[in-house]
Amino acid sequence: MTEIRVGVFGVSGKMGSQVVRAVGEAPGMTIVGGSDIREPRETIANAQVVVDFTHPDAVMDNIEWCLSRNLHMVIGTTGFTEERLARVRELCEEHPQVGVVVAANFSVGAVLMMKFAELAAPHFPSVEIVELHHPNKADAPSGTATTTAQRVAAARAAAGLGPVPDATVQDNGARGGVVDGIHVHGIRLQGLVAHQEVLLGTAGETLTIRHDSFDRASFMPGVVAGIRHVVRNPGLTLGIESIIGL
Ligand SMILES: NC(=O)C1=CN([C@@H]2O[C@H](COP(=O)(O)OP(=O)(O)OC[C@H]3O[C@@H](n4cnc5c(N)ncnc54)[C@H](OP(=O)(O)O)[C@@H]3O)[C@@H](O)[C@H]2O)C=CC1
Ligand SMILES: O=C(O)C1=N[C@H](C(=O)O)C[C@H](O)C1
Repeated sequence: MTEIRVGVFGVSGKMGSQVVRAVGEAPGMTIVGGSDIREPRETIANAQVVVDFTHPDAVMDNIEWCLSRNLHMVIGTTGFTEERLARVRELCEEHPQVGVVVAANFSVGAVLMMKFAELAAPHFPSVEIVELHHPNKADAPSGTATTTAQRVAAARAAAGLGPVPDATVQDNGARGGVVDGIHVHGIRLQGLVAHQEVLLGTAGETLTIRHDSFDRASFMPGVVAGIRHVVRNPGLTLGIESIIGL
C-alpha cells in the first residue's frame, strides 16, 4: 500500500511540530514537506493531504492555494465564520474530488464535552461557557467555545427554551462575549494549554462539564484520523464527530 503524503502549514508552530511527529509515528502516512509564513509553499505541493495549523489571518489563503491544486486538507486553524465556511463549501463544489476537514477541536475529550453540553442544554435554563487558554492564542472566543455555544443554542431552541435568564442592565464587559445568546468568557493565562467549562444551572442544582488538554498530544489521534478520512471522503466534513463515530 502506498503511504499518504502529508504536508504541514505552520510546521514550526506548537501544533505543526506535533503533527510532524504524530504523522511520522502513524502507519501508512509520511511527511513530505512543511512551511511557515515566510517559506515558499511549493515545498508541500507534492503532498496529497495538507494539514493547516497556522493563523486565522492565513488559513483562507492556504485553502485557496491547496484546493486550486486538488490537495486534500485537514484544517485545525480557528477563527472560522459562516462566511469563511461558505467560501470553503464553494471551493469544495468547484473541486468535487477533494476532501476537507475543518474542526475547531481534534481532541476526543473536547468533542465529547461539546456533545455532553448539547445533551444537557435542554434541561437547564441557565448556561455559560468559560474557555481558558495559553496567552499566545490569537482568537477569542476559542473555536471550541464558539462551536459549543452554537450547538448549545441550537439544542435550546429545538427544545423551546427562551433566552438565558439574566437581569444585568449595567455591563462594563464583565459578562463576557455573547455567541448565539450564550455568554462566553475567555481567560488567557501562562501555564495553560486549552481548557473549557460549560456551566449549566436550574432550580437548586448546577452541572459543570469540564475538559482539559494538558498536552497538545491530545489533538493528534483526531488529526491522524482526519488525514485518513479526507483521502477517502470528498467534500467538506465539519468537526471530527462523524470520523470517530459520534
Ligand atoms: N483544531 C484544534 O484541535 C486546534 C486548533 N488550534 C489552532 O491552530 C492554530 C495554530 O495554533 P498554534 O500551533 O498554537 O500556533 P503557533 O503560533 O504555535 O503556530 C502557528 C504557526 O503557523 C505559522 N504561520 C502563520 N501564518 C502562516 C502561513 N500563512 N503559512 C504557513 N505558516 C504560517 C507560524 O509561523 P511564524 O511563527 O513564523 O509566524 C507558526 O509557525 C490556531 O488557530 C489555534 O487556535 C490549536 C490547537 C488545537
Ligand atoms: O489555540 C489553541 O491552543 C486551541 N485552539 C482551538 C480553539 O480555538 O478552540 C482548540 C483548542 O482549544 C486549542
